[in-house]
Amino acid sequence: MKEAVAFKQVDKIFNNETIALSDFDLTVHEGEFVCFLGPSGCGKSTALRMVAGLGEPTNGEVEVFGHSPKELIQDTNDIAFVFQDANLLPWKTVLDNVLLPLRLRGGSKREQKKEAVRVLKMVGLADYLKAYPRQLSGGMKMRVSIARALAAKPKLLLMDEPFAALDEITRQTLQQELLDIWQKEKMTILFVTHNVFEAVLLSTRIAVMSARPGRLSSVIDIDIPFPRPASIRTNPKFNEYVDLASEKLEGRQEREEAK
Ligand SMILES: Nc1ncnc2c1ncn2[C@@H]1O[C@H](COP(=O)(O)OP(=O)(O)OP(=O)(O)O)[C@@H](O)[C@H]1O
Repeated sequence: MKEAVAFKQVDKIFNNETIALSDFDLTVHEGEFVCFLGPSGCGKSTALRMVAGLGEPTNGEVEVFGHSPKELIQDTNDIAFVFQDANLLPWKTVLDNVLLPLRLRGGSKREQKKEAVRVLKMVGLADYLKAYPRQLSGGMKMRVSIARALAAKPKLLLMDEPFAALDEITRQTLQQELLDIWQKEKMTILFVTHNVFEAVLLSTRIAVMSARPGRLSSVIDIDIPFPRPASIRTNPKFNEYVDLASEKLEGRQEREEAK
């Protein structure tokens, strides 16, 4: 399998001397769905942002498809980012919000519209093309944000706690939709969460991170076949992985506190 993302002994120390990442080493392969799981402040967002070219490592290197992230962001549409806040332009319709990155890229307007409608259908918003963000629920806004990211046909989708602000039912629906999309579009996904259940449900591998300074405490392969319906939460194997991931999270924290 080809490498999609490589963190090579990355340290990230901010100007105020906060160590956000320390000796962070991880390779993600094409087609994987990897969750960064860890307590608040452990450096998950910092790691993800560097993959998007938002911030450079202090030491070490981050490579995406063998290139520097900044290069890829400038020259290609290979990387797309979805944040916790949907970040939609309130004065533009759903369709125009999704069209925005396509317009910036140029090409035929007809093709752009076709693509925007395709991804909006994929996230279940075919009937809301002309709606404005204020007319949408939180879950629908997040769907628009995901559609906007997908419209550029990225090879790598970066998601920073995209479902954290949603209610449990909406979160579960969007988790299933995301898994469907990932299987259809066959891209690589890096997903930040501090929710153990979410990480086990979505991941092919979980990168468990420890409290500051952000280190990779363990990597867990989730050997549960796809599709993984919501009902999988009652499966004993699913719960074994939840226990294992929780143990890795807590074990590390306890050792850290004992120091
Ligand atoms: N621009 C910055 N300048 C200084 N310190 C920063 C900056 N960005 C993040 N930090 C610090 O780096 C550490 C890691 O932050 P980061 O946002 O990556 O954590 P996180 O694991 O994503 O947290 P959360 O789950 O709460 O979002 C934190 O201590 C944070 O305060």
